[in-house]
Amino acid sequence: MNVEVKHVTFSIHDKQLIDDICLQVQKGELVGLIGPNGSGKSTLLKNMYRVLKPDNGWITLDGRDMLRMKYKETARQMAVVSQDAPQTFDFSVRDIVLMGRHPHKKLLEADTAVDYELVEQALKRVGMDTQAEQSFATLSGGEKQRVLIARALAGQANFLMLDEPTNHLDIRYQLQILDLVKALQVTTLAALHDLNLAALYCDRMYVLQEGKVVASGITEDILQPNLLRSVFGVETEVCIHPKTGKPNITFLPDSLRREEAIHDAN
Ligand SMILES: Nc1ncnc2c1ncn2[C@@H]1O[C@H](COP(=O)(O)OP(=O)(O)OP(=O)(O)O)[C@@H](O)[C@H]1O
Repeated sequence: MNVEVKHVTFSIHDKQLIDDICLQVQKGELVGLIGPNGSGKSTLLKNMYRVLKPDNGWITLDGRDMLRMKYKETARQMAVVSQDAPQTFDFSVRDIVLMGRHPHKKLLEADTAVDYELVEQALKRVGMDTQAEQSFATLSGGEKQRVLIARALAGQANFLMLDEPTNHLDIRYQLQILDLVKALQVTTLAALHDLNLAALYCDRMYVLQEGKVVASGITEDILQPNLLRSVFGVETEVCIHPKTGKPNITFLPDSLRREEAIHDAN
């Protein structure tokens, strides 16, 4: 699925949170959305998954105006994994993943063997099949995140939106989930804070600052010390890692730079 955001703006109480944003995610791409806290990443994604409604602009899915589509149709086309796990009553892990099948069903239509098979496959892929009967509410933050990814997989969406999908995950699952998403080759837009992880997995990136896109391009061009200094206010050294072939960022703390300055002065 090709996804396009054209000149989207959004404000709350006269505060412009999203300002004339244009972006594209081509079929099969994994595109990163990076930017400091409060730069508008979640707000943009919420406009895209229809929790918020843009003041202006268009969002198209394969050229069709998403805002004119029925909610159920957009729910079939796209899945969202957001940073906040939903508050649920006492649903099992399997029930939560089965909910990913709901947009494909008519009112009161029973779940089928195909639905259950897709759910089992999705649970296996995120390593949660052995906890399928456990209450979702009792899971750890990382386990909840993996179940929500499984729900998105079971829904067979053509477009995935991930808002900090690896929040709460230990490093093994951070890598595993992004490996999994990458292997799916589903069109994906992911807000990511960990720039080294983003570097490993994203084909392209958009950089947000104060609600605007301030840079976009392939990962190697974006993750440069000058841009990281101006957007995040940090000093870095960036090299291309010999094994991954991707940018690898070393962050240089202020204390180190002060020590270096003292050393140079002496
Ligand atoms: N309902 C709201 N009312 C007022 N301001 C809001 C509201 N929702 C978000 N904001 C503000 O909009 C700005 C963008 O927030 P948003 O959550 O989109 O940023 P973000 O880039 O996702 O940040 P983070 O990296 O911290 O998750 C922030 O300054 C936030 O305080």
